[in-house]
Amino acid sequence: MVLTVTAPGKVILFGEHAVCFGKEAIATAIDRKTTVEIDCQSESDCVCLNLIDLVYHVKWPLQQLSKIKLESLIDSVEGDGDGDNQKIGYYNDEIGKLLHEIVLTGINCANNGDIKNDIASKNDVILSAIESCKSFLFLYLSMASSYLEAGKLIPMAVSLSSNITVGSGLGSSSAFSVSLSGALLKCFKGSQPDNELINKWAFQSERQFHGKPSGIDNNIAVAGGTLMFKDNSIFYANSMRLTKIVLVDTKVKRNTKTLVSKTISRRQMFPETINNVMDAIGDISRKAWKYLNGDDSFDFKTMVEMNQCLLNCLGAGHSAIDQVLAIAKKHGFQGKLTGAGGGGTVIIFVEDTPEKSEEDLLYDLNCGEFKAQTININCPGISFQ
Ligand SMILES: Nc1ncnc2c1ncn2[C@@H]1O[C@H](COP(=O)(O)OP(=O)(O)O)[C@@H](O)[C@H]1O
Ligand SMILES: C[C@@](O)(CCOP(=O)(O)O)CC(=O)O
Repeated sequence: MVLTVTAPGKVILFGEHAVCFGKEAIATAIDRKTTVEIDCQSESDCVCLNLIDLVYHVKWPLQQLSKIKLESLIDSVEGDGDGDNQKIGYYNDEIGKLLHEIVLTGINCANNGDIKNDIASKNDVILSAIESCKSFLFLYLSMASSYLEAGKLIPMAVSLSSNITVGSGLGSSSAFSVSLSGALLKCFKGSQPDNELINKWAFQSERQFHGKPSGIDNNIAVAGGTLMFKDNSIFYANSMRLTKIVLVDTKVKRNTKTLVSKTISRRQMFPETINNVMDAIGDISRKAWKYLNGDDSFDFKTMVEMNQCLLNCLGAGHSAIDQVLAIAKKHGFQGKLTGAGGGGTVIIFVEDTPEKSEEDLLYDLNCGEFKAQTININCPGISFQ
């Protein structure tokens, strides 16, 4: 029997980066998703992971994995929201180093080769796949320790694919972490896990990818819809006045962890200045939240423009983002970067505008090196099939 679980990507409408420092941010789920399929009745003596988008297929013999002292992966014990006390894996740098060693015990299924050689190639896509393998093994091994009898592991074949552009600010890592956490929990527990439990595990996997995630990305991928997030408090929209958005892929690759570290070092250099910028972003998010819920007191386009300027102050801008925004402005539209910035994706707000202007905008953007498309937002969260 194959178990299928999907989780959506997201766009952050307001408040990225500032949300890592306890300010408000607003995120909405998009109609792009990651799909995980697990065959947990697999007869093999391995755990196989097929990362279809990264063309990376790897397997780990259970005999190798069973040598690992699994207790070392579990650092904290928490209630799981189902009432009974279950252990939650807790990611830290030490575990990161151990996971790196465990990944190396795998075999590349394409050439029966050694993972060490793959890492030595320094190919960006392969290095990305290795990070994904680390999150996968973290979830698989710590869940085995938490839910199975001591020393027991189960064979499985896991495949993962997505129509979210990887590494472009659309939350591909959180869709990965949430869909995989949901699917693995169902395999290990034998019943559908609740959203709170999925969220806790997915957040730990996000820590493997990002170091210091705010938690907004995994929350929106689990819950779907549109939400405002601040310091782990979540507010859901009563009504959401936006239904669609234009996504523009600048084709500039960036890495969330690097961009978040850049903001942190700017804050260390200019603490008062950057704290004021963060406060200002939080204030815009609160006002934009009112707008999205039907209050017309504040001009939406001005809030979008101000948020973008403040993100530039944090160092999250890029010349490709500026080019996209200039094209949007020429057509009378306002937009901003979304996610960590530094390239990645730009969002342009096109609600309630004539269809012809939106078509002209898309045409102009798609003529050059960018890729633009209109997508639906406020979409459903994790889904078990
Ligand atoms: N479909 C996928 N298959 C394999 N790994 C993925 C996939 N989607 C995301 N990832 C992992 O997440 C990383 C991207 O995370 P990040 O830099 O935060 O970008 P994003 O803004 O898209 O979340 C990738 O480098 C990869 O390790
Ligand atoms: C910059 C940040 O606010 C959003 C990052 O989003 P993404 O990984 O670029 O999709 C970081 C975070 O919230 O953890």
